[in-house]
Order: sequence, then C-alpha cells, then structure tokens
Amino acid sequence: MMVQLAQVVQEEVDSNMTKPIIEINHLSKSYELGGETVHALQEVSLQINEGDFLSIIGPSGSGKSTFMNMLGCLDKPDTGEYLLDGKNVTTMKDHELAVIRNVKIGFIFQNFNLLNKYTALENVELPLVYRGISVKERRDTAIECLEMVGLGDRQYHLPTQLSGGQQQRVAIARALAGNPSVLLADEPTGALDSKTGKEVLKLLKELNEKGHIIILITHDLEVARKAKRVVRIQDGQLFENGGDWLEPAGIRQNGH
Ligand SMILES: Nc1ncnc2c1ncn2[C@@H]1O[C@H](COP(=O)(O)OP(=O)(O)OP(=O)(O)O)[C@@H](O)[C@H]1O
Repeated sequence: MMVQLAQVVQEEVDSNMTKPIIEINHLSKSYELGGETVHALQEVSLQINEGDFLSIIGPSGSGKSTFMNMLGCLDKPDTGEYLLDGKNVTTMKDHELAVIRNVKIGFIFQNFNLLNKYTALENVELPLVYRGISVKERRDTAIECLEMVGLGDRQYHLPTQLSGGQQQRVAIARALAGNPSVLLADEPTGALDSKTGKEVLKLLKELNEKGHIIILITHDLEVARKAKRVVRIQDGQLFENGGDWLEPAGIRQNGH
C-alpha cells in the first residue's frame, strides 16, 4: 500500500515537472532588408517544460535575438503558434501580450538596463509600481528579491556604486520581483569577467532549482554548457541533440 502510494506521488511529481510552459510550433519570421527577404526564423518548434534550464546558442546573425523577441512576447511571428502556459500568444492583441509578458516573464539583459538615478531597491520595485502594487507590498517583495540574490545589504546603493556582478544581481532581483515562471536571460554574463560570470550562472542555477524556468541566450559555448538543455540556432533553425556540434571546434568552424 505504502509502495503504491509512493509510486502515485512520484508519478504526480514527474508529471508536474514535465508540464509544458512554452510550446512553439512551426514558427517563422522574415524581414525585408534592401529588397531581400531574410528568413530569420524558419519553422521553429520547441517545447520548454517546468524545471527546464535551457540555453540557446548560435553565431551572430543566426536568429537569437529574433527568437528571444518571440519567446519574450516582444514581437509576433509571421506564421506558427506559440502557447505560453496554455495560452495562444500568437493571436493576442498587443495590450494582452503586454499583460502576459509582465506576468510570466522576467528579462535579464547583458548590460543590466538599470536606472542609474534609482537605488537598487527602487530599481527592483519598478516593475511592481507599474502593476499598481501597494508601497508596503512592493517594498517587502523588493527586499526579499534582493536578499535572494545576496544583496540584502546593498538596498540603498545606486547602480554606479555597485560592481558589474552586483548590478547584474540587482537586474536578476528585478526580473524576479513579479515572480515570473520564466527568466529570459540575453547574454547575462557578456559584460562580466569570467569569475563574476560564473557566479551569476550559479545564481541562475539556484533559481532554476527553486522552480524558475531559465532560458539563456548566448554565443558562448562554455556558458551554454551550464544549462541542462542546449539548443543550437543556425540560419533560423533549431537543433537539439548531444552531437558533435557541441564541441568547441564545431562552434569555431561556424564563426565562434
Ligand atoms: N529588424 C530587422 N530588419 C531586417 N533584418 C533583420 C532585423 N532583425 C534581424 N534581422 C536579420 O535577421 C537575421 C537574424 O538576426 P538576429 O538579430 O535575430 O540574429 P542574432 O543571432 O541575434 O545576431 P547577433 O548575435 O549578432 O545579435 C539576420 O540576418 C539579421 O540581419
């Protein structure tokens, strides 16, 4: 009886862990450039589940930013379908897209994108101000998020009084403030030295262990390898496997 119960509980845990949060089917996006059509994404399909830590690696011009804009609901595809937590975002109006983006996704950028005139605490509070959350609640949440990234004692520092790694931590705390299911990090270590970069990646791993899906976009193989899943983007197409292309030589042949 106990064994059966344990099995049922385990099955429940397993099914929760593999629940798809992002389902992308045959998504394409083209741009017109100087009379030419650039096929930035071509029939891309991808499923990202609860618990995933996925990196997307590709050389310059491969379609990373275009794909990130799609994943982050910042732009819409020409064709194909994107379901975010079961909701079809491809058919949403712009204001609906903005709402789902704010609720479901936290963005982390290479250059932190902090506002220098505001303290760390105020920067983290900002997304909550836009959501109309009360002063007390947003302050408590911001403090909690700063503590989560190890900066509880830097609340009143301005970004310019913090190191690059600390600024990225503030940016991560800001991304966490709305408790999003997905953290979308675009070259989060690109502006950091390798030791600080490793610390930031460790923090992202810890946040993944706490339940956040992490999607990390990078051109750096060493960074990409820290993820549980590595997806390569090349000429607007996605490839996911453990094949030779993960070897540094293969990457260098393709320009990196
Ligand atoms: N707004 C745009 N107008 C025209 N072409 C674009 C536009 N955005 C991207 N492209 C083209 O689409 C292709 C993919 O670009 P994208 O920026 O997604 O690649 P990337 O992998 O992010 O590159 P990088 O690492 O250099 O930022 C490229 O050929 C690029 O020139």
